[in-house]
Amino acid sequence: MTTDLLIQPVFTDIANDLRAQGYSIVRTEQTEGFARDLLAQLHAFEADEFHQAGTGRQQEHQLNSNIRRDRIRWLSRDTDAEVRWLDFMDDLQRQLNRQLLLGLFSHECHFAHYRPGDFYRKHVDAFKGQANRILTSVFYLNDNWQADQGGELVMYRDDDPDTELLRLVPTLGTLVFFLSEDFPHEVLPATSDRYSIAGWFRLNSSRHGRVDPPR
Ligand SMILES: O=C(O)CCC(=O)C(=O)O
Ligand SMILES: [Fe+2]
Repeated sequence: MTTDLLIQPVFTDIANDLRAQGYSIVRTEQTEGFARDLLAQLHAFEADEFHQAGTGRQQEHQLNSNIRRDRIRWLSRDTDAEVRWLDFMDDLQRQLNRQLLLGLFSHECHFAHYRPGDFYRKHVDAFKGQANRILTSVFYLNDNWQADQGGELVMYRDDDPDTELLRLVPTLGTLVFFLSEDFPHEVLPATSDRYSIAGWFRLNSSRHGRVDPPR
């Protein structure tokens, strides 16, 4: 069921945060419910349906285990939990376009599994000028996560990439958004399995008959 007719207060909060500071962190009963369903779905997939993540897109796609170690599976509309999440993000996309005129065209996202010790070194999700990834979302699926388990997302300041801006514990139902070009970030190793969904809202950069698909 689409939530389009119902403008959710959380969408307005996210838009206001993005306008004011370029990032937003939210957690509500609703996002917790989504996270529980998505975690159950993730556990229902077979382990071999996840594959080693790479860096770069399409042809440039390389496995680089010095940079990132997570294993991923792209979301599809194959299960109810995924459909509900993708519909929610579509509704958010419409709302952000209305409120912030971002011109977001599509959203793609993947489950990610970081095993104990896995990490993702400091990086940005899009490079200025060539970016069609505009807005990053990360949604955490870890029930009862304790601060001493590690696995924090560390975000660095957009105006000073060497200075830490914040550390986010990957607790179930926590949802973070940030402008993809602006904020360097990294995933610290954890002592337990760490589950999340990382996603990107993109512009439509298909031009002159050349189709530029996601991923
Ligand atoms: O899982 C996270 O906290 C961030 C993941 C990330 O930076 C990415 O997949 O690009
Ligand atoms: Fe990232």
